[in-house]
Amino acid sequence: MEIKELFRQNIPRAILIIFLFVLYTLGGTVNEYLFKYALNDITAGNLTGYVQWQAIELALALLVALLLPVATQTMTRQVQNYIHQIRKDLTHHYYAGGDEKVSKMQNELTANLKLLDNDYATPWIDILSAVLQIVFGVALLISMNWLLLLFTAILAVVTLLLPKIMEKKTSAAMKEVNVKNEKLLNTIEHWLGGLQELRRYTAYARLSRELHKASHSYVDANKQSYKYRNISYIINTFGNAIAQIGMSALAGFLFIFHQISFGDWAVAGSFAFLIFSSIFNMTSAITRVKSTKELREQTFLLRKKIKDESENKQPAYGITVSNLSAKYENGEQISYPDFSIKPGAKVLLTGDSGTGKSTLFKLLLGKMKPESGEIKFTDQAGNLIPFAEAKVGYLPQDPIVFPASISDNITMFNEKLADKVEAVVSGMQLAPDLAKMSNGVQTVIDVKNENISGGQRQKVVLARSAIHDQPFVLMDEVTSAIDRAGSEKIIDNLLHSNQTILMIAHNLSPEVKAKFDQEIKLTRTRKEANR
Ligand SMILES: Nc1ncnc2c1ncn2[C@@H]1O[C@H](COP(=O)(O)OP(=O)(O)OP(=O)(O)O)[C@@H](O)[C@H]1O
Repeated sequence: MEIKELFRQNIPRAILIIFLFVLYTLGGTVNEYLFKYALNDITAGNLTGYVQWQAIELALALLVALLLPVATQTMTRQVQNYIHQIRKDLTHHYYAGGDEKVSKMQNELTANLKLLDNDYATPWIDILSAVLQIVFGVALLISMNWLLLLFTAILAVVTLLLPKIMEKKTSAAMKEVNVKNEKLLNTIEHWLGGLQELRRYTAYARLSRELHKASHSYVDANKQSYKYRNISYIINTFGNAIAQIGMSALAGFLFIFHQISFGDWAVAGSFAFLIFSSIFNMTSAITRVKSTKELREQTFLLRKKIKDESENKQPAYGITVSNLSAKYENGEQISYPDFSIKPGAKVLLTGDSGTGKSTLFKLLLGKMKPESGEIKFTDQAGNLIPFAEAKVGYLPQDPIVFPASISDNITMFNEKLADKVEAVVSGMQLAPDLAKMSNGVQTVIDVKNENISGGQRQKVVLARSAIHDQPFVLMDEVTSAIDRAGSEKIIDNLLHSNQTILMIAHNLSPEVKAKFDQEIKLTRTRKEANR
């Protein structure tokens, strides 16, 4: 988030905001100044002049009062547009696979953006108003007496330097709040994700302890941050009060020695108040802006990483795996047999529980780094496809569906694919299920109340994969919740697709197994590739 970008978001509107704030501040300052004439008139016994000045001041005050909400509203629109843009970029970043942690994403899209709004974008308005107020105030002071201005300048330097005392500490404390918030969200994600299971085993005490621990350190970090902010506030207020009193005393001295009029003395005092409270507001706003430096840099980096993941269809890939092994942190090591799969081949991955089938998927998807060996994806002509660029599809045993129509869940909101829905629905044996639903393929999936069965979900996700025709797809027990006859028809259909498929499946009949081009069988002691 940068001020230039905030300005560029909508340039005419940004100019209008500045213009409105200039008018608002100018109106307020002039109003303050005009009071000098009213006072001089009343002390000279000129009642008509006094009333006239007061009427002008009233009109000006009303105008100024109208300007502020309009200016603030316009600024809010500008900031919200900008925040929306950042949110879009960040969502795209996470969507493109920059990071998959839900808690990190939640923190980035909620708490961090709120911080940027409150402590970066909004304080710029305080800075703008304060600068304008100082400029106008100084211009009017100089018209009264140059000593007033000199004194203001000296005190201004002092009050500007005061916030530096606490700057580093406030910034570090703010960063800590952010870290602790992410940890808290992380804990919530890990523990509440398994809420059903915790309920089942009445493990409330443990859940409560973990959440309490995480929220406690978040609260502590917040307390620390507020403590530094408050100390900073006290130092600034103290400096500000001394400056205002000093300024009033100087104006009194100049009045006694007939250097300025009574009216000047009275308004000099309120100008002193105006200028120093503006300096105070400006310095606190700058402290807030500066405290977001690291957060802004981090957000900037995330937004920069966005890759353009525009879909361009590719023909099926082949793969060659050699000397591959994986190792988990607990020391568990799995070695794989060397194997190659030709583009378009349909391959069965089998092996007892724990032999490393899911781990192999993690390696192929790039979710886990190999301990040794190579994975090479190749195109139809045998040319290497860089691992990071290979589009590997994955269908987990537990299908992921969205609260949208079955049709949208299949096309994944790509309207261009709508005319192919019928074909994949029939290929994946979903047509009889849809016939029983009153809205058919337009039935909206109720993710929470599960208005479609586990098997129907699997069929939806299979239809989704078929319609998108990915070049290389990993399938993990994708028909486990579908009856045998349905499963066999689906597998038959998959075997006729253009994709390269590597499928984990148990309990297939020898006839179905024989239809696959190849079988890779993993064993606990010796892992060998067949055919
Ligand atoms: N996150 C992990 N940390 C440590 N060890 C793991 C982890 N995940 C899997 N393992 C171990 O790696 C080995 C292979 O596990 P993997 O899940 O890949 O097997 P699998 O063949 O897919 O089993 P299943 O058919 O039961 O799903 C197992 O011994 C397992 O205990």
